[in-house]
Amino acid sequence: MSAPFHQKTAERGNIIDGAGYAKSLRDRLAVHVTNLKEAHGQTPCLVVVIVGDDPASQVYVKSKGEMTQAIGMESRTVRLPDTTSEDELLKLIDDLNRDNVVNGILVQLPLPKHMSSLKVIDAINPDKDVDGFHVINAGKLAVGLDGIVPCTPLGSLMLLKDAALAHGDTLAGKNAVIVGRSNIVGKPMAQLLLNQDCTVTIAHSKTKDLAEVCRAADILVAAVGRPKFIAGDWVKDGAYVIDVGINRIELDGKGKLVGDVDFDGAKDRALAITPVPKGVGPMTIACLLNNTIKAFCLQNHFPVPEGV
Ligand SMILES: NC(=O)C1=CN([C@@H]2O[C@H](COP(=O)(O)OP(=O)(O)OC[C@H]3O[C@@H](n4cnc5c(N)ncnc54)[C@H](OP(=O)(O)O)[C@@H]3O)[C@@H](O)[C@H]2O)C=CC1
Ligand SMILES: Nc1nc(=O)c2c([nH]1)NC[C@@H]1CN(c3ccc(C(=O)N[C@@H](CCC(=O)O)C(=O)O)cc3)C=[N+]21
Repeated sequence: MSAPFHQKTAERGNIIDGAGYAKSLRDRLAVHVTNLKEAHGQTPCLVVVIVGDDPASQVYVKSKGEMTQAIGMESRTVRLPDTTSEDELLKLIDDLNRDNVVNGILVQLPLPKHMSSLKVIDAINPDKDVDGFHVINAGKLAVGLDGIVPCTPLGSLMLLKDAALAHGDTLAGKNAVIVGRSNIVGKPMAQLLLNQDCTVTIAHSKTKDLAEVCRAADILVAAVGRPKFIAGDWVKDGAYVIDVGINRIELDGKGKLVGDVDFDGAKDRALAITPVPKGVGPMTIACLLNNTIKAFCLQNHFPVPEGV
C-alpha cells in the first residue's frame, strides 16, 4: 500500500472509513482481474459453501457473491440444508479441491453442531483456503512464511497501517492489545501485529484487570462478540481502535448492528477508530477477493500482482 487511502484528515476526523478503503481496494482488484483475463483468458473463481439457513449468514453470503461478481470474478454459492452429514460436506470439499476451475473455497462458519469445523477446514486444499484458516496457512503465518492470511485480520491491519501513515506514524514498537483469541480473528491478528514489531498482548475471558490491560494499549483490537463490551474509559487517549465485533441488537424495536466497543464513549479518546457497520466488515470481503486472486495466480503459476 504505497499512497495513503485517507488524504483529508481534517475533513474525516478520526473515524476510519473502512467501507471507503474497501471500495478502493476492490477497484484495484478489478483492474488485476481484467489484466489476468487479458493475459491468460482465465477468471478467478470463488465457491462459498453455506450449511443451514441462518439469516445473518445468508446476508454475508449474498454480499460476498455480489462483490465477487462486481469485480469481474466468478462466484458460486452452494447452499446445503442443515441436515447435511459431515461426510457429505467432506465429499463436496473433495470435489471442489479436484475441480481445476475452482480457485477458492470458503465454508461459512459456524457450522451446525453435528460437524467439526476443524475437520472440515482441514479437508480444504490449503492452496484454495482463501479464509486462511487451514493449519498450513496458520503455521505459515506463525513462522513468517508467505501463505494465505485470514481476511478480517488482514483487512484490520491494512486499516491500521493506513491510519498510522495518515498521522506520519508507524506500528513498530507500539503496545497492541487484542481482546479475543479465536483462531479466525484474535490469534492471526496477534501474529500480524507481532510481524509489524508491535509488543503484543492477547486478552481473553480469563484475563485479569482487563480494563487496565486495555488502558495500556496504543493499538486496541476488539474481537469479543459482545455488544459495546469495551467501555470508552478503557481506551487510552490517542489510541488506534479496531472494532471487529458484529453484533445484532434490538433497539427501539428495530434490529441494529453494533460493535464490541462503546463507540460513542471511545471516539473522543481514540486517535483513529473503526465504526460498525462500515468499518472492518467490508474489509473482510475485499480481502477475501484479494486472497482469491492470489490463490488463482499461485495455482496457475502466474506472477501474483503487486500489492496482492
Ligand atoms: N468484521 C468481520 O468481518 C468479522 C467479525 N466477526 C465478529 O468478531 C467477533 C469475534 O468473533 P470470533 O473471534 O469469531 O469470536 P469467538 O467467540 O470465537 O471468540 C471470542 C473471544 O472473546 C473472548 N471473550 C469472550 N468473553 C470475554 C470477556 N468477558 N472478557 C474477555 N474476553 C472475552 C473469548 O475468550 P475465551 O477464548 O477465553 O473464551 C474468545 O477468545 C464477533 O462479534 C464476530 O461476529 C468475526 C469474523 C469476521
Ligand atoms: N468461513 C468464514 N469466513 C468469514 O470471514 C466469516 C464466516 N465464516 N462467518 C461469519 C463471519 C462474519 N463475517 C462478516 C463479513 C463481512 C461483514 C460485513 O460486511 N458487514 C457490514 C454490514 C453488513 C450488514 O449490514 O449486515 C459492515 O460491517 O459494514 C460482516 C461479517 C465474515 N465471517
